Amino acid sequence: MICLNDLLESSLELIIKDVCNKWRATTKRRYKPKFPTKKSENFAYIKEEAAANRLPKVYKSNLGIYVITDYEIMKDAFNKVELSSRFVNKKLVQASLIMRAQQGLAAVAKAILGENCPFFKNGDTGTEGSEQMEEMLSINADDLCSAILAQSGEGNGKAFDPRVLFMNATLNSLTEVALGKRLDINDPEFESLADNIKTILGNVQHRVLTKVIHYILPMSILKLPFMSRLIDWINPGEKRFNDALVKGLLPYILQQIQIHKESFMPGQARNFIDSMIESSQNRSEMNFYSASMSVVSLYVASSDSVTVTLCWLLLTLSKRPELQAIIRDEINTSIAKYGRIVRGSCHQTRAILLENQRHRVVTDSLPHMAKETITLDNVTIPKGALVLGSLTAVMHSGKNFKSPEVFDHTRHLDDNGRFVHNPKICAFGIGNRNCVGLRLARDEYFTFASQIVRKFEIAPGSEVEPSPKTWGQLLSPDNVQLKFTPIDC
Ligand code: HEM
Repeated sequence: MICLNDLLESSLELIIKDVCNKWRATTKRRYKPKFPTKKSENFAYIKEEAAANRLPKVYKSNLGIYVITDYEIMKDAFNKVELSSRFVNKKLVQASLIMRAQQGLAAVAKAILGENCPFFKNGDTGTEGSEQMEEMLSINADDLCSAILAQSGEGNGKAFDPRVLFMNATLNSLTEVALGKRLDINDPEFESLADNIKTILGNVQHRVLTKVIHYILPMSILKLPFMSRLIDWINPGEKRFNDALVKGLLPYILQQIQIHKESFMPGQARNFIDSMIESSQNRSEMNFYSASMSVVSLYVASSDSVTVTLCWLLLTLSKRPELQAIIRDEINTSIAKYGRIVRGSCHQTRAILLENQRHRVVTDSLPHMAKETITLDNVTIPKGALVLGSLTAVMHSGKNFKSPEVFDHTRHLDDNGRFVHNPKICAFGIGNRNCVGLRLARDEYFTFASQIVRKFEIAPGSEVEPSPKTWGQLLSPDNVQLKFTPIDC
């Protein structure tokens, strides 16, 4: 027979459980994770939430964008065809065609390439082998070190912000990969190229605003002949962006394509432009606009990302001379043994460089668009929605990394001191749309960093701690001042 006491106890237990569940459900509902659009705020917020394991694996942010914070889900999601597109829809494509027609780019392309060029007929709608790449990067790293020496008053320890020098060096690497030519940084051709890229990078956010205007306004208004000029007037940064792109960069790249066409040999692509000429023969989507814009995207995506990554690394090293000594020792041993720096033999250096990419996440994924309605971790993402992968959340998750806020390169070394790559360090993104410049970026970052540390002692140039600031899409340090003292090597 059940005694009354037992009955009371079990009912009480049920009531308490019920109240607890309701309370849990309410507090869960009340916790609404954000996804701040400013990269500096985003980094601070997501880093803290991820370290405390508070973020849901997938959530809809305050701006309506879906955010993935879990590595396994992101890997699975970004390998799906449904999530492998960028944010384009028919209306944006149409609006962009109208604006281009108003800017007269087709006439410029026709004059440069000629009407019979496949790039032109296709309408408007590879790099060299690894040894050459290594040699090219090594020459660029030497030039970069000479520029650092000159800028620091030939070894007088003058503090300065090295970002312009890093940017010039990365632009030069890309010029070799894409256009197959080497430019002196004092050459007016290089100066004009660099000025145009910097103007574009400095006004990217205005281009995004124009896209939003295109998205909101009806097509009948966008078609008005003065619309392009009106948008420039409302949003002057768009005009700066466009002038650098349409009057500066695109005609320059089209001229380079024309020069390449004259000496092009089928099946023997010498650089990126040659590969595009090759594919324009049988791929109709390879037209003068997509070809020249591909080169522009490479310039835009490559220059500031490597620059900012290098900058964060040198800032950390400036306060950790013992890490500089480890890198120097390993690089000099490699040179003594192999006659050159062999990346595979530099375990600690690679671990330090990778830890920098984890510790200071310079960017999250770019927006991916759901081409179909899709369900991730019980969250339904409707067709057409934007999905972002928070690389910050993955790389600062308390579940993935012990004490994620601490810079500790030894987490990437095994018991024998050998470098072990952890796939959860995904600074270049994951899946079908990950970074196309990964190899160049990784080699460039390693070559530039190792040569600089080998040739200079790096110290902080000011008492002021640089603060993380939003720079376009990236998280960049503000007020960088570093001192470089040359070392005899
Ligand atoms: C340390 C340097 C770099 C970092 C951290 C980085 C990171 C990234 C990330 C996170 C993405 C987005 C992936 C996604 O949306 O899922 C991306 C895309 C891209 N990156 Fe990089 N990147 C770097 C250097 C470069 C370089 C040197 C190049 C060019 C040679 C480059 C070209 C691109 C391009 C063109 C895309 C867009 C790819 C697409 O839409 O499919 N990046 N990068």
